[in-house]
Amino acid sequence: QDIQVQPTPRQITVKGENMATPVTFRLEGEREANPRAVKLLKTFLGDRLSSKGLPLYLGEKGDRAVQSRKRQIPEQPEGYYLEINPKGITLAGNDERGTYYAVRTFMQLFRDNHLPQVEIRDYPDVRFRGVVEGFYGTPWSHEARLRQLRFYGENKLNTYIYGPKDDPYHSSPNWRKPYPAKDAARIAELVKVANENEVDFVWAIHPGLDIRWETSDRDSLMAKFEHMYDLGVRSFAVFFDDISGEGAKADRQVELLNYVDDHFVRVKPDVTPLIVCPTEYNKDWARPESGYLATIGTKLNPSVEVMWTGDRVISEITREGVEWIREQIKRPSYIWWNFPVSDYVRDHVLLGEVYGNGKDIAGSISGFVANPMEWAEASKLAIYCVADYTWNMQSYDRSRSWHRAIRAIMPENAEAFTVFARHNSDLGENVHRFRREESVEILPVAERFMKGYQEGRYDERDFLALQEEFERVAEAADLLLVDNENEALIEEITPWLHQFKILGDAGREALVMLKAEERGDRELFLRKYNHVKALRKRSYELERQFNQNPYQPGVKTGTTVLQPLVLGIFTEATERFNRKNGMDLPLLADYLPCKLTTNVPQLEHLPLQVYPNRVHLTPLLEVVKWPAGGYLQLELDDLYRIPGTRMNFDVKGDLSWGVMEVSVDGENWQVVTLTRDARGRLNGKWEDTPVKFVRFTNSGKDEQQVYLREFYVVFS
Ligand SMILES: C=CCNC1=N[C@@H]2[C@@H](O)[C@H](O)[C@@H](CO)O[C@@H]2S1
Repeated sequence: QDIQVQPTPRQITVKGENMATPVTFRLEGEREANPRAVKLLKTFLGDRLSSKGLPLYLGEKGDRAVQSRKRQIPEQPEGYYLEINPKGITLAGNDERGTYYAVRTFMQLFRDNHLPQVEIRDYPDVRFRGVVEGFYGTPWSHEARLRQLRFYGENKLNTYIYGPKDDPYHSSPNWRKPYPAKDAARIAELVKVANENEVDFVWAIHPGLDIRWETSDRDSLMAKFEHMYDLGVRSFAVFFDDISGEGAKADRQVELLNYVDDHFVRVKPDVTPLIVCPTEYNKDWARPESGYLATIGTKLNPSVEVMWTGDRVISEITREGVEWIREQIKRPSYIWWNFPVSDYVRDHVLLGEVYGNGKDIAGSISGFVANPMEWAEASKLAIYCVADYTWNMQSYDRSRSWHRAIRAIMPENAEAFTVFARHNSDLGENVHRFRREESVEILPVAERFMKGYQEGRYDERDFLALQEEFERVAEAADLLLVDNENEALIEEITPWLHQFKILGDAGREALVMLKAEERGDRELFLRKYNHVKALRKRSYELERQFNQNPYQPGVKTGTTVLQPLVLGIFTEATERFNRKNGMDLPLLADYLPCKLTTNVPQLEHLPLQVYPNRVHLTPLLEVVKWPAGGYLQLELDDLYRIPGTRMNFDVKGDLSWGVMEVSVDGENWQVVTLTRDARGRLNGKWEDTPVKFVRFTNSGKDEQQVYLREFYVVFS
């Protein structure tokens, strides 16, 4: 029979027919077994526990209760052996966590009226598995974190790294200070719940923005770690990512890390290995001539774990890639996988399948933690799949895992959530050029239909299939908006659900427009034309109302297939109607194109936020290395005055290397006077003859390392 356990166990042997579930169980071994496993099991069995009944042997290798099965227990860390048969049940761990996992598996196999007769030998591929809360944006709430930790316990994830960039006590300015009492109490509670769920709560510090390489700051960091230790934290990390200047020096970082390792981590009896997030944390940024990774590899204590995001900031993890970095850092890397994090595409939610990572990488990595979205509940979809993948790579099946994740997270509305997730999985154009599949099933139908429609002959079955899909979209949105099985999740995605409903309605109405135009039914066409325009307007209003962050404000859904399909049908039908009726109904306004050209590598694919009278460069989270002579140029679609332009590079020092110029023809340039305001931002304007080009150049002779916090141009 199809026995489903999450994550997929390494080896399951069915030993016979299902057996009736005993009314009571006699628990053997509770005094020696892992107390968290005992507690979990006793809570689960409740009044089915008694001094009589089927014996249930619980314990770790070496405990008396499971002595007879000693040889069956896998010797890998966190491995376990599970046996269910009419004579008794054995839940035996190679270590305490293994026993806990045996109980978790038993709980999934348990049915009120029957138990499978099975033997399971199981252990994880990857040593450290879990999540790093390491994104930019609103940190997760305390309640969201507690729910996460329980979710990790259910899915055999053993690591949660606390490192929200926007927590001022994790990063600057207060990394040197202890948490205020209320926050400290919350951290202590997280540690307690993490322990109950056999999750290592790793507290990370991000000192690099303003650290000084003196003993005073080293002592501050040690004191902060002691403060966290007193709150119960037993796992620690130091993040040196996304910094420049003094803090980025490898030998200084290594000196500090080795000191912390020698005088804190290794002197405490119960602290797990130190984890570091290096400044050069992906291959794209690694510069052999800097010797950064070589310094890490040769000088950093071998027991320190080194994190790595892969060949690029956002990338799929390949065997070749992890073997390359292993050579550089002289140890397996601890993968920080940047998915489903969306802090660089904040108007999207990423609910698609987890795929693209090698199944042959386990031998070269020590850990694999996913960096999630600021939407904690919505991130569970990908986290569930990462749990399945990191536990047993060889048997990982991206689609099976994803469908099981949906049923685990939204059991009552799994179908509706599947429809929603199918069409909310790609990122759209983004600075990292990382894309995901979206609307996979309907894509071929949509492409074939649009081609047929434009050529004057489409297949009615395709028309009906699209109509059905848009109906499902509209239904799914409404079902999920009133769903109460996971209210925290619905609250997170409500803006996207409203957008999704509009998309479903607009799709159905555009198809009615198409038929009305074909039949020459002017009255119906005009009605539906106006309805779609109204829906489009509602969609823009939603964009302005929700999720107003300074990076990618707004609410995008179905951007890769369904939105373009609706626009395509609307445009084609309206153009035909206009031609046949000598009318000039306007098409859906699409914002004026504005072209960006640059020779600064990190800005090459920077998407623009274009509004009726402003164009914003998408701010970047990482440090931008702006070479001497590096320029960024905006070409507008017409001649405009520039009533205002603003740049914020978050640079305290000298900015005289930066020059802004405007031009009518892209050949002759005039300099724009820039003034620096109290917050260090550069402001300028151009009220003279209207211009078509604006450019900003590093006219100095050195490379500049800046943050692109804000860069916009207002034109009129
Ligand atoms: C191994 C270290 C990775 N450190 C990182 N810091 C940044 C993270 O805080 C972002 O969430 C992520 C996505 O925008 O990009 C890099 S990845």
